[in-house]
Amino acid sequence: MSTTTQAGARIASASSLGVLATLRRGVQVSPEILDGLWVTLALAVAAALGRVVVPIAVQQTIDTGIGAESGPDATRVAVLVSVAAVLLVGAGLCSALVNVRLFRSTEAGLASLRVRAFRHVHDLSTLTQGTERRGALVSRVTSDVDTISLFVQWGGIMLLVSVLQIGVATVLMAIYSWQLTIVVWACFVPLFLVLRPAQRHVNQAYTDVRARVGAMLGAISESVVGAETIRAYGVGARTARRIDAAVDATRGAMVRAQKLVAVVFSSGVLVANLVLAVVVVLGSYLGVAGDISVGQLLAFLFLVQLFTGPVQMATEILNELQNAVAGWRRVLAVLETPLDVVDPGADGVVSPRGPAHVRLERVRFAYPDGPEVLHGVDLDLPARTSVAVVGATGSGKTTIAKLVTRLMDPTGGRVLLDGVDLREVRGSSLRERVVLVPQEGFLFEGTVEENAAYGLRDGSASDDERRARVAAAVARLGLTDWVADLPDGAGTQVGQRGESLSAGERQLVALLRAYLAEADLLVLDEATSAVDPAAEVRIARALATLTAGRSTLTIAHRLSTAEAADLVVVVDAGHVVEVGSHAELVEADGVYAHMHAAWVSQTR
Ligand SMILES: Nc1ncnc2c1ncn2[C@@H]1O[C@H](COP(=O)(O)OP(=O)(O)OP(=O)(O)O)[C@@H](O)[C@H]1O
Repeated sequence: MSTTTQAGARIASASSLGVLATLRRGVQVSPEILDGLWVTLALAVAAALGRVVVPIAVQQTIDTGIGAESGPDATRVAVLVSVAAVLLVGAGLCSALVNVRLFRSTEAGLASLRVRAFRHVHDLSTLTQGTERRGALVSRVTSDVDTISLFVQWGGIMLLVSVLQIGVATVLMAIYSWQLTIVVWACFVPLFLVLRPAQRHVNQAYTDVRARVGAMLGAISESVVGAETIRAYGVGARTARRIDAAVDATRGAMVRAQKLVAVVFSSGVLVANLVLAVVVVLGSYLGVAGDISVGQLLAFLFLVQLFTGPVQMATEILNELQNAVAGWRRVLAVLETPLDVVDPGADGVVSPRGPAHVRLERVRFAYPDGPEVLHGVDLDLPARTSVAVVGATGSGKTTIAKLVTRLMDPTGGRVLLDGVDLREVRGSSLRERVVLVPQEGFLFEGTVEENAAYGLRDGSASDDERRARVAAAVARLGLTDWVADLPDGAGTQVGQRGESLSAGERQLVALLRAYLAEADLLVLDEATSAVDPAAEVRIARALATLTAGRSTLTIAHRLSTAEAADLVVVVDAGHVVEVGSHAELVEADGVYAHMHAAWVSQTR
C-alpha cells in the first residue's frame, strides 16, 4: 500500500512570519487600514507638536515674561498664555481627529479582514476545517481580529505619537541643554537594550495566550454543542474538568504574559524616576554655573516627562503590539491555508444538465495523516440508474460519496461526471447537478418551509414563489398530511438544528430540500436512525418520488435498499469487490450473497 499524496491541508496554528513581515502582510490583506494615512499622520504630527507647547510656554513666561531683565512684563505673559491656549486647543482637535480617522479606517479594514477570513474558512474543504476545532476556528475570525483592532486603534497611534514625542522632546531638550540630554539618553539606552530581548519573550507569551484562548473556545463550544450527549452519559463532571483545565491554561498563559509585562513596565518607571532625580541635581549645578536658566531647567523637566511618558508606555504598546501580531498571525495562517478543493470558477467546464453518468477511475484516497482507505477504485455508475453501495462499517462507502460530490478530491485517480474530471467542472455547475443528502441534514433555525427552500437554486425567487414551490414539492412527495398536522403547517419552527422535530421529520425536511434542488445525481447517505413504521412508509414514499428517473448513489445501511436498487456495489476494506444487480450477486454466491443471507436470517 503506497500513498503518494494526502488529502486536505492542515491549518497552521500561526503564520511563521516575523513581527514586521506580519504587520506588512496584515496591511496588504487589509489595505483599507491605510486609507487617508498621510492626512492622519500629519494630524498626529500636529498633535505631538502640541505637547511641547507647555514646556516652551513655561520657559518663555519665566525667562522673558516674569523674569525679564527689565522687570515682569504682564502683557507678554498674557500674550504667551493666550497663544499657548490656542495652540493647545488646536493640538487637542488634531488629536481627536486622528482618533476618529483611525477608528474609521481600521474598522473598515478589519471588517473586510473578518469577511475574507470567514469566506476562506468557508471555502476550505470540510477535511481541512476538520484539522482545527470549530470553536478555535471561530475565534480566529472573532477574538483574534479584535486584538488587532485594539492595537491598530490605540496602540498604533500611540506608537506613532510616542516616537514623534520622543523625537520632538529630544530636539528641544538639546536646545536647552545638550549635556542633560546626553544624560537622559544615557539612562534610557540600556533600558531599550533590555527591552529588545524582553520583547521576544512577551511575543512568545502572547502567541501562547492566543492559542490557549482558541483552545478554550473550542472546548467550550464543543461542550455546548454536545450538551445532550454529555447529560445522557452523565459525563458533566469530566467535561467540566476539561473546560476548567482549558480555562486554567488560558489564565496561566495570561498571568505569565502579564508578569513579563509588569517586570518590563516597572523597570521603565524606575528608570524614569531616576532620570528626573539626576536631571534635577545636575541641572541645579549647571544653573549655578550659569549654563541653564530657571525657565529652561523647568521646561527641561517637563520635557523629560514628555520623553519618559512614551518610553514607559512603550511596554504597554509593546503588549498590545505583541497581542495584535499574535492575533494577526493566526488570522493570516487561515488565509494562507491553501484550498485543497479548488473551484476552477469561470475557467471551469459548465456541465450540461441531463441524466448524470459518473465514473471512478483508479481512485485512491487517504485522510490527512491517515492510511490509504480507498485503493484504486474503478466504478461505472450509468445515467438514470439507482446504485446502492454496501459494505462493512469503515469499508469506505462514505468516502466514495464524498469524492463523487467533490467534498474532497482523490489523492490518486479521477472522478468523472459525464466524462469530465470533477476538478475541471465549475463549482456552481457541479452543485446544480450533484446533491448530497447526508444522514442527518443540518437544519437551520427557522421554519420547515425556510429549511426546505434552502434547496432552491433560484435565489431571486420572491417569497410567494418560494412558498408555492415548497407547497408543490410537499404535495409531490406525498407529505401534505404530515405538513397539515404540524402545529403551524409549513410555518412551524424547527428549533435550533431542527431539535423541535423528530428524527424522521428532520429526514422529511431534508428530502424536501433535496427535491427542490432538482439535481441530476443524488448521493444519499441512508439514515440509520430508527423511525416509527408510519414515518418509515412516508420516508420510503417520498424517497421513491425523489429518486424516480434520476441517477442515484445510495450508501445503503439496509439491505432492503440494495434489493430495490438497479445496481449493487460491494465495498470491502477500500476495494470494490462486487458489482451487479441484487439477483446477479445473490446468484454469484460471493460476499454480497453471504451478507444478504445473514441479514435475511436476522430480519425475516
Ligand atoms: N475524517 C476522517 N479522518 C480520518 N479518517 C477517516 C475520516 N473519515 C473516515 N475515515 C476512515 O476512513 C475509512 C473509511 O471510512 P468511511 O466513512 O468511508 O466508511 P463507511 O464504509 O462509510 O463506514 P460507515 O458504514 O460506518 O459509515 C475508515 O477506516 C475511517 O476510519
